[in-house]
Amino acid sequence: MTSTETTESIAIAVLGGGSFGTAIANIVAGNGHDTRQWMRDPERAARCRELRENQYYLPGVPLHPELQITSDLEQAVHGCRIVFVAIPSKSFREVVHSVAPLLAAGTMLISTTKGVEHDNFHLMSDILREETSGMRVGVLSGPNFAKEIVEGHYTATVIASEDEELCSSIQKVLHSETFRIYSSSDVFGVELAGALKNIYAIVTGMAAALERGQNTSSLLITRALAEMMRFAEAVGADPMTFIGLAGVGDLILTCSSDLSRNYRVGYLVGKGRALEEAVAEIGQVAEGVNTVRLIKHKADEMGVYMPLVSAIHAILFEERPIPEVIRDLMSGAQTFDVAYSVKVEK
Ligand SMILES: NC(=O)C1=CN([C@@H]2O[C@H](COP(=O)(O)OP(=O)(O)OC[C@H]3O[C@@H](n4cnc5c(N)ncnc54)[C@H](O)[C@@H]3O)[C@@H](O)[C@H]2O)C=CC1
Ligand SMILES: O=C(CO)COP(=O)(O)O
Repeated sequence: MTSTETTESIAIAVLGGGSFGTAIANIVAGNGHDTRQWMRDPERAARCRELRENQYYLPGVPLHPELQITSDLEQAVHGCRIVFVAIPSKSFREVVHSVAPLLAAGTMLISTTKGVEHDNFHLMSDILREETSGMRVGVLSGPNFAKEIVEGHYTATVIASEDEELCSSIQKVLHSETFRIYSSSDVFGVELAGALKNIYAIVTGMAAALERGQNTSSLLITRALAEMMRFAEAVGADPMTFIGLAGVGDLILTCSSDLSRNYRVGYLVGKGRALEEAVAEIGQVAEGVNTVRLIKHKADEMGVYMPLVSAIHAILFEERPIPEVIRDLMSGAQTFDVAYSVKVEK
């Protein structure tokens, strides 16, 4: 991957040895930056260094020759001005807590994680702010399958931060002939959109397993967007962010492809597998499973009407039979089409 602009080479760390961490690290290294990818397992790190391939998470994709891979956290972040954090939400706080004392003041910390923390409804940027001090914080989110990024498919994403200079730095280090980076100042909206869309990927994956047609997909994706915007408005995010790349862009992508792990979870459950079996079979993070629980709880608490969230929650966690849940959904109150306001559909 070649950068389309000349930038000075800077030291950048990517925390996370999974598919997205590897994709980001490869792009940044390809743009000529001194890039260190940190993965916690020393054996896996050694194997990636030897083979120049992350065989488990991105098989068949050559790692950039200059990409350094280490399991030593201090070595990874030493002298870095930018640190991307690509760690699943379940372990995000633990990793940020460990790295915090190793960071220089003013380091740009960028979350790429599309999830919500267990129990307390914190998003990843909240955790970055809580676990560190004196850092600059941003989030990266958009329609971005790791596999397609590394294969060089034309892709766009969003860097969100109130810090304009941070956005511009991240645009420079990631931009390439095939990767465009848009900016936003709505951190909450961009981050919330990335977390919410995973829920609906489970729903559409399940619809695919039940051999539902394109009409059904379109129905689900469109009403999912209405639900996401309604929830956004209720919790104080800007619903307009949801019609951008990080919202409807990522929703369409993840709800339309079995490259999505969340979609595959829904597909396997739709084919009759138990949820735990489906998650284990995929073997990579499917953030939507946890996010469904948290959003259902929050929506109930706040009185936000989210019929698709309630339906998928009933199937995954309340042992309600799928046909019964679908029947309830289809016979629910028929309301306005173009409306996301809480007041209209409640
Ligand atoms: N894979 C994709 O296409 C995209 C993923 N994302 C987001 O990126 C985040 C990370 O996802 P992936 O890289 O895809 O996940 P993954 O499942 O491919 O890899 C997760 C990585 O995190 C590591 N990990 C887990 N717990 C850890 C801990 N306690 N300490 C250190 N490392 C730990 C695992 O060993 C693994 O290397 C997720 O929130 C996902 O939603 C965002 C955009 C695209
Ligand atoms: O967020 C993604 C693409 O933008 C990846 O989706 P999954 O986590 O469902 O694979």
